[in-house]
Amino acid sequence: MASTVEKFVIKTPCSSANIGPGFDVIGLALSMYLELHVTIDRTKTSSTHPLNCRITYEGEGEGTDEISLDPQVNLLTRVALYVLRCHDQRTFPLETHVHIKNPIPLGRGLGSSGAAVVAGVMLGKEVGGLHHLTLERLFDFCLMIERHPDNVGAALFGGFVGTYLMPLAPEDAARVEVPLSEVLPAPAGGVDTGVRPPEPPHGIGHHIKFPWAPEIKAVAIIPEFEVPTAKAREVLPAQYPRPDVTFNLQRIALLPVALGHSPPNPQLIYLAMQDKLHQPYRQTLIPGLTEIVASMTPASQPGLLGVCLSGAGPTILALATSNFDEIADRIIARFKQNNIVCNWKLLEPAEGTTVTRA
Ligand SMILES: Nc1ncnc2c1ncn2[C@@H]1O[C@H](COP(=O)(O)OP(=O)(O)OP(=O)(O)O)[C@@H](O)[C@H]1O
Ligand SMILES: N[C@@H](CCO)C(=O)O
Repeated sequence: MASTVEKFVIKTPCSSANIGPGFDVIGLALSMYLELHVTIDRTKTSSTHPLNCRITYEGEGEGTDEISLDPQVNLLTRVALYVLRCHDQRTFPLETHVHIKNPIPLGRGLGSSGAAVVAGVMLGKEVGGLHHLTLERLFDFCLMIERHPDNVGAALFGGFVGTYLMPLAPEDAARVEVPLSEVLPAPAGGVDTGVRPPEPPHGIGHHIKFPWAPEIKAVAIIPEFEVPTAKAREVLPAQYPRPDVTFNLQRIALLPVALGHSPPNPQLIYLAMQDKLHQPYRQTLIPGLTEIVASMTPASQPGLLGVCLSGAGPTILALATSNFDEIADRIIARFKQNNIVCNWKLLEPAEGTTVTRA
């Protein structure tokens, strides 16, 4: 007989996008995890909680406006609800408790929103019993919400990935252009119109896994201030000089090969991690960024392979094989010259999202 209380844990890694030249293409899943501890108590016949869902939370942003405990507002549960409503399920099952443990700092360039979107899509699948949804199909749902595929691709599939979007048929293009408020029904204030949200077209995005040399670790230097991704995208130009585009194309062709080769070649990796498409423009939001990237080289720092902005920033990602403390201390000291306080973490490539049943 099926148990009346169902328990499972969804575990999703944080991620670093771009790794220098791979703007909106490359993602790396890293070993810091968002966890959802989910309990569905089917003995309950009614719930006092909106949408039959109670949220509790511990970790980054706890108690702040950034993390709502209302399932109609919280990013994670709204994403799960989007998946459910595309499958004609209007609420969570009676009665769902989602306990969120989140060590991923918010708005720092470590893919907190990507992890929340991926975990939310997986939550929708699991509570809805939607076993036919493959990881590839879940990726489509993620891409309706987070429009660049690099963070969500890494958080869903794990490892070091290249992601790409397919050209869409005109009717599908119209479907992915719908306002996000329609995709993620706004905090209801109650009225459920019963309207199905627009379903994602099939096969919007794809990914390919690249090898990763086992010697390479990631040092994440995390400033204490936030840079919302939307703001960090607003500072980018609409058009680029051709030499800058060529510069990035030359480096992106090297990057996956250089980072997969063992033993790593520091000079090649350092070269392959240079960027002209996003980091120079984001300097205005992240004081000291250009000097840090320019000053930290394998020649001046043993063990270092390369340095880049992590995602939209402000975190700096240093790839290295040794001397992790020394590398972190040097970058923290540079930030300190601009009165910016940081902490740091040593991370490793991680597997993708998992679901474990009790
Ligand atoms: N676990 C979570 N639960 C609910 N909302 C979350 C969670 N994690 C992140 N968010 C939302 O995502 C926002 C941060 O997203 P944003 O895209 O600006 O930064 P990021 O994803 O941390 O960085 P990047 O995209 O550069 O890697 C938070 O302010 C919060 O609203
Ligand atoms: N590729 C995205 C990642 C955001 O995390 C950007 O750099 O804006």
